[in-house]
Amino acid sequence: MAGSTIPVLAFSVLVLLAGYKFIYAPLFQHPLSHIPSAHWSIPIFGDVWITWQRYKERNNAVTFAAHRKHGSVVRMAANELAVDCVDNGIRTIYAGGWEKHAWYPQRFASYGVMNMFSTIHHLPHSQKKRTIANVYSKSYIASSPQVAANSHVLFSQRFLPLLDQYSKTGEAVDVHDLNNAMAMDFMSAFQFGLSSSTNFTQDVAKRKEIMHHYHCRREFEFFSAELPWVKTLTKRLGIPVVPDFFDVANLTIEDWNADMCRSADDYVAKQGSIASPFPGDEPVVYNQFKSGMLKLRAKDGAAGKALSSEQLILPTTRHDALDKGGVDNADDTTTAEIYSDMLDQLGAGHETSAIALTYLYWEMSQRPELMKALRKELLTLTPPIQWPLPTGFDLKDFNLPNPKQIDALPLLNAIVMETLRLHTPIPGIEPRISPYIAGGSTLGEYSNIPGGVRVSAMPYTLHRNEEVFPQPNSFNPSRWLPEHTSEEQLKEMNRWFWAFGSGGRMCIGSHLATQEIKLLVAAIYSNWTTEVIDDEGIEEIDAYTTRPKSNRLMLRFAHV
Ligand code: HEM
Repeated sequence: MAGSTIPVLAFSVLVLLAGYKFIYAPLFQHPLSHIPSAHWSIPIFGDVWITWQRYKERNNAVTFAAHRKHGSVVRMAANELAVDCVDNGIRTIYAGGWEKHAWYPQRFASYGVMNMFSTIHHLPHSQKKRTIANVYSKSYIASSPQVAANSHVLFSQRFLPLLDQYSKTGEAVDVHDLNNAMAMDFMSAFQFGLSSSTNFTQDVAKRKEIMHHYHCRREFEFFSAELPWVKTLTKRLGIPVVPDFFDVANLTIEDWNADMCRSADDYVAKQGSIASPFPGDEPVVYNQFKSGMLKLRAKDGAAGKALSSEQLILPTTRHDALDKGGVDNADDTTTAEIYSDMLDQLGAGHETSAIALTYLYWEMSQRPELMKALRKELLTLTPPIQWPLPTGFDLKDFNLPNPKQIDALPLLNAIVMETLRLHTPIPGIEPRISPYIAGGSTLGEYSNIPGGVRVSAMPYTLHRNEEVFPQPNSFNPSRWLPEHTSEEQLKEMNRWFWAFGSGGRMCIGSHLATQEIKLLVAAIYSNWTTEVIDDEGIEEIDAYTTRPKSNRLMLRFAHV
């Protein structure tokens, strides 16, 4: 009898222990168990539910629904929270300098190293950011002779003649493709100088080639960001979940960007011998970052170097001797880091602006009265942006208005703000890690949040708060105008507006993007109206960076 009791007893104890460890403790003793879960399975099954949602590209929708059901702080996985408030929310996390999650380097590193955007830790990030921040400041960009010279060439020789040609033929144009091209030309000209930059507006074959590589990676980025070990393991086992073309695309894009960096180096090397250099050829960003990094490293070889305390799997590896002078080697990653930052800024800088422009044109095209009102405002610019040039005018007589003047136009500003609110190019999660501090942190109404928790806020949810933005799903630029909205309410709207993030990791390119977007919109609606020809698939994909599902929008331009 005793012989059969002992195993039964042992089994019962095991069951009780397992029940305690796998059910009771996760349900009642986990440090996040006091926070409502987005799904019943989270306390017991941890990350399974949200990982599946992310794989199926439903993250933004399920997080939004969870906030509506449970409030401003919701548990999304075993050790992950979503936050949807300003006080005890984005101000604590982002203005408070909580460090980035490994999600960033896993997805956004390149050349086998981390760049400023994907660096996790505060110190190396801020050392790098300080080397370059001044060339992205609002005053620098608005008064930069380089930007002015390039804007002149880009608008008068590429963008406006092409749009004029489209309006004359009356053909339907894929403006999303065109926006990517124009934004890439604008961005790369600022980074590398016009002579070393892209000409995607006119060189359609090169545009298609690079954009193909750029976009074909998208559906597999989930694995790099969320489950990088699955990518590595399945590759080793010979059953890769991420196809080889993903790596080929990464390599192609890295090589293409490296060529522009080298071309900027060549320009600088021969600059002294050019009799009258064109101001637009100055590689402003590349020069500033390279010289800043070399100075930093000369003082301290470890300065600005991303520390990797975690076991990180980066999406790409170093693939050749990047620097012709041989500076880059296994110990000195400086060249790889410079190239990586250039590539990151090229990607961040063109895609986001293009998305914003696409949705702005789409919304405008459905509102003839708004196009008319905007044009009336734009005609007050001195000089107005008139294309084609009036008879008797020569290209050298073409001048764009001062960017400060364009920036001050209230209706244009309201339209851009509303587009960035409703169609935020980066609507998704911006994951950070809670700090290890005595007593834990407080988010929303919950205190004692321990260190090491993955925490994210999302523009998608913040921008849909009905109390701050009544009828949040309507495109209503008037809400940003002082004659429609009280000063107090406008202040509140600006506190919740989060298209560019906030704090030390806030977008470095926000002023460049705003100047570029406003200039393009001003140039277009001064001269043309737009009409939707085909907007099938215009709905935004549910992702970190969004875009139309169809990746296109067909419009027709008509001269006014
Ligand atoms: C409408 C256009 C843009 C939008 C909506 C946008 C949005 C954002 C957001 C939300 C972040 C924070 C992301 C996070 O922490 O996960 C960010 C960061 C960043 N953005 Fe932008 N961006 C835009 C244009 C640009 C441009 C033109 C550049 C060109 C340099 C740029 C470069 C960067 C960089 C380098 C960071 C990382 C900053 C850091 O870690 O300190 N962005 N952007």
